Amino acid sequence: MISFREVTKVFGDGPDAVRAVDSVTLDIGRGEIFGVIGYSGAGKSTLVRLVNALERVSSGQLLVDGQDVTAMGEAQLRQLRAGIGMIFQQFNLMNSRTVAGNVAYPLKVAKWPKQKRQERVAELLEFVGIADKARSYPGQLSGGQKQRVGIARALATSPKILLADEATSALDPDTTQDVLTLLKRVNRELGITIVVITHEMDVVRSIGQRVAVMEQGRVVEHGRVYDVFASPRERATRRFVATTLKDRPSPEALERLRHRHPGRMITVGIREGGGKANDLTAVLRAHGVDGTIVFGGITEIDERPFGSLTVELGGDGAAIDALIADLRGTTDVHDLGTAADPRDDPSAVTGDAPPGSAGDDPPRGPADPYGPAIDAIRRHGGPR
Ligand SMILES: Nc1ncnc2c1ncn2[C@@H]1O[C@H](COP(=O)(O)OP(=O)(O)OP(=O)(O)O)[C@@H](O)[C@H]1O
Repeated sequence: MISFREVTKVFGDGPDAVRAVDSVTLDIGRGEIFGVIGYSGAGKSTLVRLVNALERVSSGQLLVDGQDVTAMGEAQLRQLRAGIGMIFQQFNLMNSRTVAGNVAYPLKVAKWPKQKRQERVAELLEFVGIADKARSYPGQLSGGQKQRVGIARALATSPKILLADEATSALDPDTTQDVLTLLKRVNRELGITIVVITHEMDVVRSIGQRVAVMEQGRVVEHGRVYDVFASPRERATRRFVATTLKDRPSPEALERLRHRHPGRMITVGIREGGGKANDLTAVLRAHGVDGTIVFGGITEIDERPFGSLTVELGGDGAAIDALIADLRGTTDVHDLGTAADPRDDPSAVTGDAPPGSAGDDPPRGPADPYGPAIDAIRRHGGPR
């Protein structure tokens, strides 16, 4: 449905030029929900604004529904935009119009006759679950209700694509889930391709089928959400994953755990098809090793199990080694050592990354493997 081919967008020129989108090549399939995640300034908004030509591509090629946007004139662009709905973080509703008036507005612009307009508005408000608010004004609505109006308005002219730019960032967690559930219905029941921009991995986890991670204008990693969670390649991605799952102890939490649990600790990944790890009790029993779960979390991503458990092991050293070797045959296992002989989890991350810091950090030494990340967070204060 959307195809970026080496797309670059530069703002300004000379030494002040900003490459907001830098050589992006990406395909977004028809009928999918695609997440674009990145910290503030990564270029996410610019990337989606290229899709409905609110910004024009500087170089490269952009195809939307098979049509070359880069070659379109004004008349064609107007037609393109009519087929693409957009919702925003701040809802962008007209406060002087009622809910019905807001939803009817794009239909009025498209010169629909009054009777048809009223029917369509009633149908849309019913679909988004706020039929009873038709005569209310935006000022009388909660954030979640306002975003439902935004969604109804975006759907009014039956677009093929819906662009959601931080659409849940101003909402509390429960309302966020309600709006994401509604977006899933929009996708499933109306077959609309949805591009969700966010700086929250939780949003991607809840909604996305595929995700692209952006950093400094570039797509640094993309793939199925489950795969990106299961084996994030880039440091920025690992940080995003860590912020949502919180299943692995941070270095500080690990320090506290070691005081409470001085024995050998391991962190075991729980994955779909993770074999023995998914029946940890049986493996422990088979090796004659005791296990106490001291940290962890298992959730579902894309309806598949995902997470990890940190376990303190007790028993014979050789039996413990054999158990670890056995588990390593089917999943990833991090040996955290004991309180007396500690080993760090090389893939653990602390907190969130500032924009542009991934990859810039010096190699992590054994003494303070998380130092650079912590310094960077202190310097920049993490995401907005
Ligand atoms: N109209 C513009 N003129 C000049 N620079 C711009 C313009 N729009 C965006 N930029 C710059 O392009 C870069 C990417 O911005 P963009 O808004 O796309 O990032 P983002 O990932 O969406 O961040 P945020 O979530 O904060 O909006 C930033 O450095 C920004 O300052």
